[in-house]
Amino acid sequence: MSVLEIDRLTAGYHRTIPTITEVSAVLTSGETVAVIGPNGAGKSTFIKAIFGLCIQHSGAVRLDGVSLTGQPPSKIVARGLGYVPQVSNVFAGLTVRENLEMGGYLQRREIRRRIEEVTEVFPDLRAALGRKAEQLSGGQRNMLALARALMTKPAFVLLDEPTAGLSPLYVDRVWAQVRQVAATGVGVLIVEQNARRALEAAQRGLVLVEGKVAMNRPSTELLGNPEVIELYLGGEGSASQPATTGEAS
Ligand SMILES: Nc1ncnc2c1ncn2[C@@H]1O[C@H](COP(=O)(O)OP(=O)(O)OP(=O)(O)O)[C@@H](O)[C@H]1O
Repeated sequence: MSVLEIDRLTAGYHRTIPTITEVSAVLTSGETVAVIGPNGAGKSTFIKAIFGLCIQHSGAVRLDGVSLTGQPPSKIVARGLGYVPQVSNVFAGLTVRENLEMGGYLQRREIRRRIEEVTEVFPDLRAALGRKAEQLSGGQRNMLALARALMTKPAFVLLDEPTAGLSPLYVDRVWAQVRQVAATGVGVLIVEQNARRALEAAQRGLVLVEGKVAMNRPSTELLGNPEVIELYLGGEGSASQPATTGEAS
């Protein structure tokens, strides 16, 4: 079993002004943690900071006790962490197979077998291996981005709004695949606008407000918490509505 530990991480885009402050979280293999909160709370920044894609002011990220802090993304991937950004997450001009090969560059000899394994979870992609990524639908492209991150057999994946901008049908399918990925033992840290949906899929929820952890509790507790319902779940009795609206960053 693997453990990803984010320990009082303070980070942002300026050397002196942090966007997230002392954010901590722990994930274990097969566990899904949802990061929710209002627009601009720092959810995407949190994920980028874990992966070393913005300025880390203080704190640490450890995978099985080994520090990832300050490591380049290639080393972080090699250690077992995958990251799926919200936009520009596939090579549009390359085929599905080529995209997957790019994701698996660490294990050349195993590439063919790994593509077989990964596309078992993504039948759409298996059927489209020879097509260019730009010919895929938005949902299929997000699936490809997730599949590519899985090529290196990561212990954990960080997903930044994988369902943003998708039609309801694809939202359902992407969620089903996130659950399937978690069922294979991968730990998932997921940022989502639709807080109810995210908490329903996760075991824990982290509520970020103004760059700080407002709550870190089991999802079932958050789903029943009147304050969370009021502020982030669209009020009592509502269906799965996004907690917030507006353009995602
Ligand atoms: N590349 C960047 N450079 C400078 N500031 C940024 C950058 N990206 C985001 N920010 C700022 O950091 C703050 C947090 O943004 P972030 O995207 O992490 O929030 P979020 O919770 O993911 O929001 P949303 O739900 O709208 O995606 C915002 O004030 C945003 O304007």
